[in-house]
Amino acid sequence: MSTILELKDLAAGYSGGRPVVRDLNLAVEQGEILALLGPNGAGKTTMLLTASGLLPSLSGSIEIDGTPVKSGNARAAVRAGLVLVPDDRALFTTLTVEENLRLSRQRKGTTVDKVLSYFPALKERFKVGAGQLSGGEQQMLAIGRALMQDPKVLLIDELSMGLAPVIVEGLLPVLRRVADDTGAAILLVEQHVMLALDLADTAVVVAHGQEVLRGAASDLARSPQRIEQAYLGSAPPLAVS
Ligand SMILES: Nc1ncnc2c1ncn2[C@@H]1O[C@H](COP(=O)(O)OP(=O)(O)OP(=O)(O)O)[C@@H](O)[C@H]1O
Repeated sequence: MSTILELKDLAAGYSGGRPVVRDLNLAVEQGEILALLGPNGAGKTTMLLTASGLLPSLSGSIEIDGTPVKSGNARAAVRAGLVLVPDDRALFTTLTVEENLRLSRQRKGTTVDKVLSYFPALKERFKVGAGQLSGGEQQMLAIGRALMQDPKVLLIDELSMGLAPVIVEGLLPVLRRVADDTGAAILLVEQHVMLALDLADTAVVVAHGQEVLRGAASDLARSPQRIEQAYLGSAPPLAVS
């Protein structure tokens, strides 16, 4: 397995303010799903924006599939194979499902049919405007649009935002199929901790912009009290293996 996304000593924040992410080191392998967890305001979205070049880093480095990517250069990140699904899903709400999918750049082989095989529910909604879809269908479409770009790295911010847990439970296994089929490295920010741990290979908890806990997701799922402590910022910054 090779490392597809590597963040080294990353510090990030907003102009004029103090860093909101500090000393962050993350490596995500081909086909790996890493859950990035942490309380509100911990810096998870800031980290995704920085990794995807939408926000310049304050220091540290970003590598995508071995290629160093200049901080703050979203085009370079996309060229290197990184695709972000933002928490607002960024759909063209006046266009149909089909148009949303076809408008997404297609570089090597992901076809609309392949996307529909991951999300068969979109077949029946193919000619419907994205703005008329349910929240779950919109999330399927947002992920589908990302897949049309053949991502090497897929960053997903708050997949479950506004969705009932039962819908989230249906969506998460698709990410495992995508990681297995395509080898994409997936970095998932998710508030449903146990659902995320159930899916992910590895999990990292951040609090106050710094890593406070890291381990195999299956191990952390058996230690909910450690997760709880980490959310409160009181866990020692030790790896759990
Ligand atoms: N555009 C911005 N300008 C200045 N500060 C910001 C901006 N966006 C976020 N922040 C601050 O950065 C910190 C981290 O926010 P961030 O959204 O990255 O956290 P998060 O872990 O994703 O939280 P949530 O789960 O609530 O989305 C917070 O203190 C927040 O107020």
